[in-house]
Amino acid sequence: MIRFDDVSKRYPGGHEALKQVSFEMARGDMVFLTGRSGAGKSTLLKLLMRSEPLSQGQILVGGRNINRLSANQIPFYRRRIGVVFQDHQLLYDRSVFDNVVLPLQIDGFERREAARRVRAALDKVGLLDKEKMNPIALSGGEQQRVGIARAVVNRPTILLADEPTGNLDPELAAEIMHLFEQFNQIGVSMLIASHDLSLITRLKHRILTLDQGRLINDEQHPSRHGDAHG
Ligand SMILES: Nc1ncnc2c1ncn2[C@@H]1O[C@H](COP(=O)(O)OP(=O)(O)OP(=O)(O)O)[C@@H](O)[C@H]1O
Repeated sequence: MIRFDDVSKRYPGGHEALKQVSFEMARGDMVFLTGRSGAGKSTLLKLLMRSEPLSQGQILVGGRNINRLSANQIPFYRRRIGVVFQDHQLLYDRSVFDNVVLPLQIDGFERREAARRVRAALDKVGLLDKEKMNPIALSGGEQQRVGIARAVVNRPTILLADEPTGNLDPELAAEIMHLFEQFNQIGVSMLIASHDLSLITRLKHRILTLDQGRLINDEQHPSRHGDAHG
């Protein structure tokens, strides 16, 4: 489903944020990406979203080399990918419903079908009763769940998350990860960047570890007490 072949990324200015990274994820996999600040986690996700070009190597998604997508194919490609950010990037001048419906409006969905899908997404994240509220009135964990509903509302096959629990206390962080596991169970492929090792090692999914741009460890099923840095 996702394959990185010897992928390197050098930013303008010369910093090499990723160095010859290779790995493969099957459809329906749930994988964590970890490493210290600056290790290259966000860069890897940005390359996968095609919001940054790579410098060397290739990335295949569903068998297609995403660097060969033409400018007008990129929006279609991005529709298959939902993205969750640490700071949720919600709009505070509109309701929860209006935040979540946004991707569907951009896709030109008919209003009734869009509303049906928004409510299904809000139901999955447990916020059906908050659709009329302004997100500013919600707790941090609830705001993050609005961000997740928005990321899944157009039913992506791949969900990427960049430090999705960075601002949350441990209990809320675990709840968000559990929610991701539920999306994974219905077939969504998940790649989640997180530096919260104590949380992700407990969850027993595959863990990729980056260190200064290199993939230094790929652990399939870390043990409960395992050291993901190997
Ligand atoms: N647009 C950019 N231009 C130049 N250098 C960049 C750019 N974006 C990231 N970098 C550099 O690339 C390296 C990897 O950054 P990246 O954001 O991918 O790391 P990260 O593992 O996600 O870190 P964090 O956990 O702090 O978000 C860092 O040294 C960073 O300064």
